[in-house]
Amino acid sequence: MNRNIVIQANQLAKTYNNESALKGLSFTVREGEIFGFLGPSGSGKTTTIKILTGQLGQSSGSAMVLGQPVEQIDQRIYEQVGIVTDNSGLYERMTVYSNLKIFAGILGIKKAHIDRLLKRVGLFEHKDKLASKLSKGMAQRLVLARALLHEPKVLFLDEPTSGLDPSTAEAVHKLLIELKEAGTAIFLTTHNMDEATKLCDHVALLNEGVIVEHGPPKAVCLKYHQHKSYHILLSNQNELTLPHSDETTEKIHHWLKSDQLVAIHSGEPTLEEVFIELTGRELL
Ligand SMILES: Nc1ncnc2c1ncn2[C@@H]1O[C@H](COP(=O)(O)OP(=O)(O)OP(=O)(O)O)[C@@H](O)[C@H]1O
Repeated sequence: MNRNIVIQANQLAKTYNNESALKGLSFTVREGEIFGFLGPSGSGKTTTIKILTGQLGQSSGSAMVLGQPVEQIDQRIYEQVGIVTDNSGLYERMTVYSNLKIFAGILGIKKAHIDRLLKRVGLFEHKDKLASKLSKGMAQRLVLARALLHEPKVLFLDEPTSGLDPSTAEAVHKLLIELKEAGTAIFLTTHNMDEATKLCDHVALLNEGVIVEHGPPKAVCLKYHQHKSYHILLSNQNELTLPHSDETTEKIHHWLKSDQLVAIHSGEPTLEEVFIELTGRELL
């Protein structure tokens, strides 16, 4: 079944004062998909999100969100889109609950929904805390809850787990997977390749305003798996990396028969390694 396309970019380009920040990006994102937009600092991720959310005009090319050209994004589209960026915009002197209530009022959302959402992001027991007293992870989850109040069809997340401890990041991942399964399309930027490999259905690797590779994370890694090899752990604790060859196949067969093989996995590169191979740069 082909799901509906909710974001489409076609040769999208942006120039700031004669400097080219985006050089003709084309991609599509479908409902129920987590799309990872991966690139180092300055590669153009925020610029792309700003264009797709109608905050910045492109220099050339076109893009549509929920069928509407980005130049014409209006209230009807905003009501179906959630945006989480660094700029949290929480009301520091209000409680967690009031921060959501004020938006629920604006959006015409029932208050019972706030409680449900607070439970979902693990903030219900902190609902009376002032926003200024929240930890970074809690504040991040509150911003996410606010973006989810109106149950958006498309969610833009700029580095949603940067600076979070592993268990909070894990909780955010779980929530994102639930949203995706309910049909939300998630456009996610991250530096974190492990996160992308784990979460994303599709990734686009961005370098200096150009998409240098794209596809499902596993397929991208396998494409660069030129020197096929196997990582092997034997019962005598020996760890080996062997090339794909008839000799290796024979050895594996022997270890299997003599019950010496503890673990074996193929040594395809990680997304991080693919990115370095393509660009000569790390994703920091
Ligand atoms: N308002 C602006 N005026 C001029 N140049 C800009 C402006 N905003 C961004 N740029 C430039 O455009 C390029 C892409 O920036 P952008 O913020 O989109 O990158 P990014 O991938 O989001 O980086 P980061 O991960 O650090 O947020 C950079 O070279 C940046 O200096």
